[in-house]
Order: sequence, then C-alpha cells, then structure tokens
Amino acid sequence: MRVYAIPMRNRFRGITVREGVLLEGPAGWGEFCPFLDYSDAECVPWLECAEESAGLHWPAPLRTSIPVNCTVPVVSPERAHEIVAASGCATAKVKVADPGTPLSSDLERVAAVRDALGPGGKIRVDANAAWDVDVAVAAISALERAAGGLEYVEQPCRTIEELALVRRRVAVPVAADESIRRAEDPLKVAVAGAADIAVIKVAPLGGVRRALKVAEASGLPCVISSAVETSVGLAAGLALAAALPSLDHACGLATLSLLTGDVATDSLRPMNGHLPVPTTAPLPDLADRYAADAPTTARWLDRLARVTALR
Ligand SMILES: O=C(O)CCC(=O)c1ccccc1C(=O)O
Ligand SMILES: [Mg+2]
Repeated sequence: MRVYAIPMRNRFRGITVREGVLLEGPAGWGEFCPFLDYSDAECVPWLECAEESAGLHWPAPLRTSIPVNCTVPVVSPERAHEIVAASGCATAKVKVADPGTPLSSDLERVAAVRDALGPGGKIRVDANAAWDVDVAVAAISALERAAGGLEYVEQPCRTIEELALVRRRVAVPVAADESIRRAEDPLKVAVAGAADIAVIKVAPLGGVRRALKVAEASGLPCVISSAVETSVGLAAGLALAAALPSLDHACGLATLSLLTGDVATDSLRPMNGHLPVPTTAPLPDLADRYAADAPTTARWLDRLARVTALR
C-alpha cells in the first residue's frame, strides 16, 4: 500500500495537491483517491474500483487506442493557448464558470483555445453546475460565439430538471456529469431527456464493470473522463473507454498534465491526441518519489479503513 501526494500544476476544482492510496492485489495495482469533500459512504465505489483493478482482469477491450481531449483549467488566455498547442489533441475541454472568475475571462480563454486548435478542432466547456438556467442560456450563447462553435456544454446547472430546461433553449448539446456520478442511484438516473451526452467516471461509479452498466443504462453516447488520477487510476478509465460498445467522442483521460508528476515510469501521456489501452494498471515504480508525509499517510489509511468497514 502506498499513499501519495502530488502537487497540481494549477489549482483545479479547488485542489492544489492530489492525494490517494495505491493498493496491490493479485491482478496488479488499483487507486483509491476520492476527493476530500466526499463522505465515507460516497467513497465506497472508489474503493470498489481500486479493488477491481487490483483483483480482477478488466472486460475485453474493443479498441487499442482512445482519442482524448486536453483539459484547460482556469488559466490566462496565453497559458490556455500553450496547453492546447503542446497537447497534440484535436479536442479541448475548457473549465468555465469558476467562482469569482467573470464570464469575460472565460470568453477570452475559449477564443485563445480556438486560435490554438484551428477551425477543425472541437471545444467543449465544463461549468461544474455553477449556473442557474437563465445565466446558463446567456453564457452558453456567448461562449459558443467566442469559441466559434462548441461540441457540448458539460453540467451547466445542478439539477436534471435545470439541464432539461437549458437543453430546450440552446442549440449546443448538453452533457451530464455530476448528475450521474453523484446520483443516489447512477443506474436509475433518467438523464436521457435532460442531456445529449453522458460523462462517465470509472472511480465514483465503482469500477469498469459497473460503469459499463451505468453507460448502457444512460441510453446516451458516452464520454469517459478521469477524476485526475495517477496513471494507475487512469488505466481503469482507459479499460472502460476500450470496452464501451461505441465511442463517438474524445475522452477526458489526458489529465496527467494537470499533475506535476506521476507514480509510474510507464506513464499514460497522450501521443498525437490518443492514449494506448493498457491490459493492467502500470506498476507504480516511482511511488516513493511522491510518498505522502506521515500525517497525510495516517489520514488516508484511516479513511481507507473506515470505507472498507462500510463496504
Ligand atoms: O474531463 C476532463 O478532461 C478532465 C476531468 C475533469 O474535468 C474533472 C476532474 C476531476 C473532477 C471533476 C471533473 C469534471 O469533469 O467535472
Ligand atoms: Mg465535469
């Protein structure tokens, strides 16, 4: 068992250091890294995902390589341009509506991303549930113009009902993320009338097998996205993307670049906008380099014990 702490390059969803536990089992390694604001009960699927990765082989892959988007945090237009240009990805996902950041800076950021991508690239934006319906409708229209077209808008508002209202009022497709991953029962949530695309994250949904069922139950085209794991956790996301019956969109799994390092030499960084599909999680041979300090380690082992007791 290894507890790691890796500084992020930029603050991302309020996080500046990514922490978690790497677990070893008979099939290899798994990663347990729920965000700090998740309750113990909400962490159970994250543990099940780690245990699946360490203990079982994943379902057979249907593809060997996965197209991915680059992820643009809330940064300056110049930095956004650099991130996109350096990524080699033809699709960019831009974080917008961060608390305290005005719409005008989001508009400048998506314009810079378009400049870096060229007219053939795709831009998606993620509002992480920040807007109410009227604000969403206005912001989406402005972002669509500034970006010269949007592939979709991810989780513009908090509730399914609000997503459905926004979807009726804008031409840009709507994707559901938090509505699925933080649902009471992700297998039963009725997103099909409220969204055009389902964003599926393997760890909060309890592993590759269970996430495949959630993807199918959504009745929507899916985008597999990460929770900013190390390469150990990203491998499970890639196994899921590879096992989906159909995959029409780039996936949000190119997130290692948000971290200042990785626990594996065999690191899952994209080449030409694609990631390879691994058969097992890579060996965390560099975990010592990012070993958490004693209090952080104690806190994670305690959390792991509490969540294990709930399962
Ligand atoms: O999809 C991506 O490109 C990156 C993943 C991402 O944005 C994310 C990462 C951690 C937690 C939440 C989210 C999110 O999609 O809201
Ligand atoms: Mg999202």
